[in-house]
Amino acid sequence: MVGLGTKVIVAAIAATREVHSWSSVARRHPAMIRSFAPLSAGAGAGAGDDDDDDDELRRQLPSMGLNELQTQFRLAISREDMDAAMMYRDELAERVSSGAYRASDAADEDAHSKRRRLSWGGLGTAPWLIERLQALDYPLPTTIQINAFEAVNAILLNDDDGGGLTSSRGIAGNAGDDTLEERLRSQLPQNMGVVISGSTGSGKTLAYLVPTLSTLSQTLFTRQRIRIKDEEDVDDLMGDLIDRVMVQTSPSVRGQGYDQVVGGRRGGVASATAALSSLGKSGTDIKSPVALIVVPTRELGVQIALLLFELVGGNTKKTALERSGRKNMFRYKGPKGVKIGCVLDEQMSMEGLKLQTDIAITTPKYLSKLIDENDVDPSKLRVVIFDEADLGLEQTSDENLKLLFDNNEAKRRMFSRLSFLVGASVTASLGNLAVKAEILPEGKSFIATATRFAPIAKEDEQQSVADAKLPSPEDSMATLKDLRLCLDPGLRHERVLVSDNSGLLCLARMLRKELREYEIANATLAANADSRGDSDVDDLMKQLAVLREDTKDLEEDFGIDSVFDSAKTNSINALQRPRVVVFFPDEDEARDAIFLLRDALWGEHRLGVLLPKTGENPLTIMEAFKYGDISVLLATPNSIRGLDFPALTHVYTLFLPANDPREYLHLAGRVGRIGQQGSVRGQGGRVTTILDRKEASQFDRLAEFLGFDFNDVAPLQAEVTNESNVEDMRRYLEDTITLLGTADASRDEPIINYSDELDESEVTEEEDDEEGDTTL
Ligand SMILES: Nc1ncnc2c1ncn2[C@@H]1O[C@H](COP(=O)(O)OP(=O)(O)OP(=O)(O)O)[C@@H](O)[C@H]1O
Repeated sequence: MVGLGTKVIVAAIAATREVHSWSSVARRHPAMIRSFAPLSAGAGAGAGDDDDDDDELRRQLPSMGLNELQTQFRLAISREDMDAAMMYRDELAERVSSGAYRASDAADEDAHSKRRRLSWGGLGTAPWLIERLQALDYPLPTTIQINAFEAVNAILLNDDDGGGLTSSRGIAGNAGDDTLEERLRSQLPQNMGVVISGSTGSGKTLAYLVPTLSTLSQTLFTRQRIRIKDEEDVDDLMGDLIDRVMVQTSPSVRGQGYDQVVGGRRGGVASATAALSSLGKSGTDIKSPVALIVVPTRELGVQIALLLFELVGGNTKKTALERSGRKNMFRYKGPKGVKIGCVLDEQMSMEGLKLQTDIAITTPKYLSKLIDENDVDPSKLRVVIFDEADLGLEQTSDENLKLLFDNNEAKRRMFSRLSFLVGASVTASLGNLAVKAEILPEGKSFIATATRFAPIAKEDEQQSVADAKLPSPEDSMATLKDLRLCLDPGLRHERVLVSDNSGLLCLARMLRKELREYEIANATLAANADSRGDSDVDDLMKQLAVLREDTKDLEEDFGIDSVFDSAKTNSINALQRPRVVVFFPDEDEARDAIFLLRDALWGEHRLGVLLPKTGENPLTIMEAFKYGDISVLLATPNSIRGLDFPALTHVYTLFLPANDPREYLHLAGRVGRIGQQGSVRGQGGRVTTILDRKEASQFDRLAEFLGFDFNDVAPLQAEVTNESNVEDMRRYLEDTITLLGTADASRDEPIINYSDELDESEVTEEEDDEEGDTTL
């Protein structure tokens, strides 16, 4: 165990993306290095075992999707496994940003500026937000977050000298110490657009929220300062989570506002005048929101509101313990009293947006009402985001889009407007938007994916770019035709063909087997731990304490304390109980299955339903599932777009999503997400489709269209044998009687519409085959 400390520090440095090399740390901390022996092979394992593990991992790496790689990288850091962390890092470095846009003089870009772009700070994130992200355990940006931020930076560094984006001065690293907002201030008012296109679960939400908050940072401080005059007694009230978001406030502004306004920059004092940026030319008008997020469903809106709420200092944790430490609101240095307003259902719509909302979240359905009633003034919006943009834009009328985006003489905006169109299934159809010139203006728009970012070619250049069969790693331009349906290649797809409506029975057996396997594995793990004793853990904790003391200055230099914290809190070796979502074609079928499945699972899995019209409020169910009170969730695909369930291990579907292949992509995309530990290493998240035999060919077609491989898995046979006891027999008979033939036999075979718009050239597994030289 002596080598563990060394592992910790090296892994921590890996996390800071080689800000300093290992040898330079050794030079600076000779005493510390001496106090730890070289890396050991780990408890109870010989060096040979380690080598085998490494070889096995090396073999698996190429088959892993980007999401899984990033999850495993973070896990390796937190379990102090330096060797694995380095391997994941190198593999990521090969894949990320390989085709990144390079400004014309970027050849001179030095190694230092290349590295800068790989941390929140180097990208230009507002300093208070960097601290907050670390406190919330997002210490490093994911690849799509890097590229989205880079895209915004590249637009802001555009000279606008007629030479277009390719003549810009460089990427973030060349921009000196300017904050994003300062760069914006130095520009004339302009429209800018970024399309963020990446697989489900790749971190697209923060990919737009972080640049948005960084861009609006000083504006939010200014609004806070003005608000202090008519102080509102708002606080970080505990109580019902959802209610709190609707009450829409981050911590109280009382007594802290002015300090926050003038202390807006790390290492310096931003002047009060500076706070009135061109982007933040809100004057004294703090009535209208400055940012608007449009989402297709209420549930997604709430999820985003909760994340935003945390980013601006709010707490969504239930117990005082969870709320303590770095997440504590008193350690939060960002703008206080930021108001997030949601209008996501009839009730909220009747109440309208609360006065002085800063950031509004709504669905297309309530957009025109918000604008008509002056709750949202489009001319005051500096940032507009469409999350799940393909669906959101389909649901928004041209008229409303025009209201939102038109920048005509009468109401010309005095400040820059940044628009984000985000999703795993945004496609070239964006080109048909009536307001494309405002959302994605020529020469000021980028596409950002998990592996690259590039300016969108101007209309007259599009054909030649397309003819050149781009993208390739060297690309400097992109077109909307490059947009793909992004299915994460790390997912493991399975098909189970059943007959005679035995789908539910098959599902119950698979769920029970999964639970049994988990229990056996867990018992084995516990037995092994017992035989070893827990001295390993004690040792680790002692060494971490010593190491932490020794490396205080490193922490300050590199901001690595989050790595230590997660090392302490993450019990990586604990096995995770299976947690699954089961998809049904519609609410009726899901409702019919509730009681049957509940009985069939013998009370061993707790069941919940996320159905708009059935049972408890979907928001309450979502919360219960997130906190692990429920382990099987029944849902329909239309309610699930964009929802993020931590620790999900498996998705089942009892039908083929009819009409639209995008539905399968989103349904499958609930697993294999960054941060989910449920996937088996090298095999990604698991998606099992249980289908009637006669639908087999439909599935073949879908797999071909979306470009994924799958395994056929035989349905499980009865779990009873001659040796089974009477109780098992009884259960078997009960199952067979109750679960057989319950599905709707009259259900039509699905007819999937592979429309022209979604032709096969638009489908891709994440562009993870590109090469590059970026160090992560
Ligand atoms: N920088 C980060 N570090 C660690 N985890 C992250 C980071 N960014 C995002 N995540 C985690 O990754 C998961 C997926 O993020 P998110 O929900 O934003 O994905 P998405 O790309 O929007 O997916 P979808 O297309 O399904 O909406 C979340 O659980 C989130 O907490």
